[in-house]
Amino acid sequence: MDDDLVLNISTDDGFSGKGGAGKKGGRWTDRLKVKRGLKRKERAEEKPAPKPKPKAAPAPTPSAPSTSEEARVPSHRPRKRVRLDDSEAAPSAPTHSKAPQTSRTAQASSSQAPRPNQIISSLFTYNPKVDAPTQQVISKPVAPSNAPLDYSTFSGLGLNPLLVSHLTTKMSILKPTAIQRASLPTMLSTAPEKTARDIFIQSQTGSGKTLSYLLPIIQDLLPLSSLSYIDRSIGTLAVIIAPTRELAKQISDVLEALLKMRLRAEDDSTSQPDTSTQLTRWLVSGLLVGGATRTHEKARLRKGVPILVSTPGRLLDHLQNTSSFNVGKCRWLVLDESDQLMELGFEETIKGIMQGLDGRRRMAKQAVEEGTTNEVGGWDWERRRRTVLCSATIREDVQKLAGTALQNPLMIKATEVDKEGDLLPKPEPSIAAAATSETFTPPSQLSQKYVTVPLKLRLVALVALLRTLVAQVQSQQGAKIIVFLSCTDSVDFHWNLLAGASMEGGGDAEDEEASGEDDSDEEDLTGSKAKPALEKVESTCALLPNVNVFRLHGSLPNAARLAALKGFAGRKGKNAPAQDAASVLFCTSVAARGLDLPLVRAVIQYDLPTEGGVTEYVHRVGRTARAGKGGEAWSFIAPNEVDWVKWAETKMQGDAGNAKVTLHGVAVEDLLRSGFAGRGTEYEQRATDVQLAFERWVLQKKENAQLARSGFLSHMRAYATHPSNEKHIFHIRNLHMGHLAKAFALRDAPNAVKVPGGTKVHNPKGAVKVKAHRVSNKEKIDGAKEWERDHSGDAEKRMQAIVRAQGRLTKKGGVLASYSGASEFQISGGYDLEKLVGK
Ligand SMILES: Nc1ncnc2c1ncn2[C@@H]1O[C@H](COP(=O)(O)OP(=O)(O)OP(=O)(O)O)[C@@H](O)[C@H]1O
Repeated sequence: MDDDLVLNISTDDGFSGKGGAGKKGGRWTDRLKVKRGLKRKERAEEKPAPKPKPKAAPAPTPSAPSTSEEARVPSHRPRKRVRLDDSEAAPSAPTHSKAPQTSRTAQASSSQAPRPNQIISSLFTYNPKVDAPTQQVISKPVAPSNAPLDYSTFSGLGLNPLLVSHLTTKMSILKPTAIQRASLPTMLSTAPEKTARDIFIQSQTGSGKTLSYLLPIIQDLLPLSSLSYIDRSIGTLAVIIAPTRELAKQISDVLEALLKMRLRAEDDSTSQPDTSTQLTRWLVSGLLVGGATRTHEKARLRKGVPILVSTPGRLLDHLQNTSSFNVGKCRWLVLDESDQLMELGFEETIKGIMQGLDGRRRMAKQAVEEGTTNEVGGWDWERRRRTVLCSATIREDVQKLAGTALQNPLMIKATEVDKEGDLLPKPEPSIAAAATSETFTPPSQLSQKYVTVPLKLRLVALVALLRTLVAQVQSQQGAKIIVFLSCTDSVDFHWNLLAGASMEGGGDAEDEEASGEDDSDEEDLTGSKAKPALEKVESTCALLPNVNVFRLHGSLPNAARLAALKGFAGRKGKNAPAQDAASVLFCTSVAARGLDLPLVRAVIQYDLPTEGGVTEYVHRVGRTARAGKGGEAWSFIAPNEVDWVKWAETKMQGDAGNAKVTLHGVAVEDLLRSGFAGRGTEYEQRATDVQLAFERWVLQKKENAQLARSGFLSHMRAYATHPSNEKHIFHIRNLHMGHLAKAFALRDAPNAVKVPGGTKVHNPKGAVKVKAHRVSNKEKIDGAKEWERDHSGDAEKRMQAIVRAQGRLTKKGGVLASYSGASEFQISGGYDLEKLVGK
């Protein structure tokens, strides 16, 4: 049985290509030779061999047969651990206090116990040496840098009392943050010299930039309701552009929450006419993102959407093609998350939008002047449209956008007026001057940690960290953890793996309905029902009791992406065992910017960003520690990536005068011990058992193996895209493919896997030759479709181009060469997952 598990890799797993040794069937025969040699040795000695110590590498066995496999193992590497008897091989039942020991488990244990002499690999041997972290975690209380200020009030900044009251009573927002305090006086002012200025708002993540522009827009539009002719047919008066659908939706949600404000003071006597009905009828918001049908969007635009939130492409589309889009009187244009807008290549689109808005304005004005419109007069056509650009950074490309989009801009930074009572006019910093002094740092109260994890241990270390964090946050209702991974395939693999692990016997999770389907009652812009999501996004994991696990990436259908966010952000999911359960989100960098997900207590960068360097790191960690709250950021680094820590610290610190930014090291052993518990080194056995359960899951079904392989390969491609100035830290050459395979619960690095659609990844050096999986025509078609769907994005194309361009790593035609010491990763079958899980 175990041999089946060990040896059946070739039967249907799709690995193909030539063995690394270059000999036909090398690894199968090698393994047999090793077994036979050991049996001979046993017979000769007629006594059991000494029990190997778990951590120490066994001394080379003189009588061990010399095989081609051995020849491939570098001489400095210790030999593989050999299992010699059942009692030793069978991992003891975890003594974790919560771990259930069922009869099924016991059966599974006995049936899956390894046979004598079976070669196994240990997670805890053959790992590169990792120096103990020098930095001790010292939790010194630090004053939060993005918190509301005690010494300021919204009223004092000139905010309308109705808005102040709504913020206080309905949104629990009592005091302004530093950036709100800096921006509101200028943006709320109706003085012509102020309204004529465009604005550049820059401040840390989670500092409240959204309210900094939404509040002035609402306050500016509110008085229009006193004009008798105003209703929503006036058209769109404010446009807010966000780079992604998720962000646009989030801004739209905040806007809707604000527009629910009472429009009459509570103590107002009832003798007044009820203006609230009037105002709510016309001052509404709308969301334009791809996904909903254009016809519905057009109908809604025709009705009138006074404040519109949109993604750039869709907005330009309507500006060019929807004649009923009445946007000629637009007074506000906001470009939120400008750095991401530029990164995603929206510069030309934004130029097109600005030209489109100008064109519509000219036409509308002309129509009024010529009397060819039904609109009544009285509109202040002299007032120019004001553009607000928001960004957490002032990088060069953002400055470029500011140069194109803003006229005579006023630069507003949180740090300019962060002292008590200091609201006096200050010399205005220019954008360029602000850029030179800028360092993009995470909020000061954020605790930043890193752990150096040998590749083989990555998966179990992740589980251990999640278990630790979940245990910590479970006392806080609805606490959340975000895990960033390098690519879509890796997200899918990890999410499915953890979901699969919740089934008895390590099988797949039951096919419960996707939480995305719950989204069917969600209204799109048109008010029609959203279509059911095509993909599941929510699950549970037996290794993480009482936790909902979500996934999010750009290849999911729109409804599924929104459902994932909605579920993760706090809506009670179908699978939720309890209200306000903790949640974990596996995602790509799509969730790095701007997303404001309440109660995110920790961000784990399981894969550090391949794009955007430290800036992206800061954006990602900025999903926690928002608006003065606490949070933890964890980074996983491989032993060959240790230089990243100093590099990142230096970049974040910027000028020598800035406060020191420190990442605190945590030993991987401590992490595993805390996640798997037990006495002494018992955590090693538990971690191994978890790893075995994951590997069984991969072997269990062709689809699982495919997920693991795709995850591995896409991760490799993503890793290869680290820019050249990071290659001294992140170079694919330094990755041990066989060890990395373990992190995808694979027993070997995928070997010469052909990906439908073109890209082919060559056999890792030294990899085992396995029987090629014959791909049926149907599989080819399905695979090609899937590939097209998942990899049609620019990033993927760029990855492929980069991989091709890397001469060192390529053979012919864009083939990625990789390396493996795969032969040491054959492990015995394991035990029922239930036994491993602490409940
Ligand atoms: N004055 C305030 N007091 C308390 N909470 C606030 C205040 N202003 C904003 N918040 C809250 O802070 C969180 C972060 O706000 P917001 O998303 O606007 O930050 P941001 O600066 O845009 O961050 P990012 O750069 O990451 O996009 C939100 O949950 C918001 O409700």
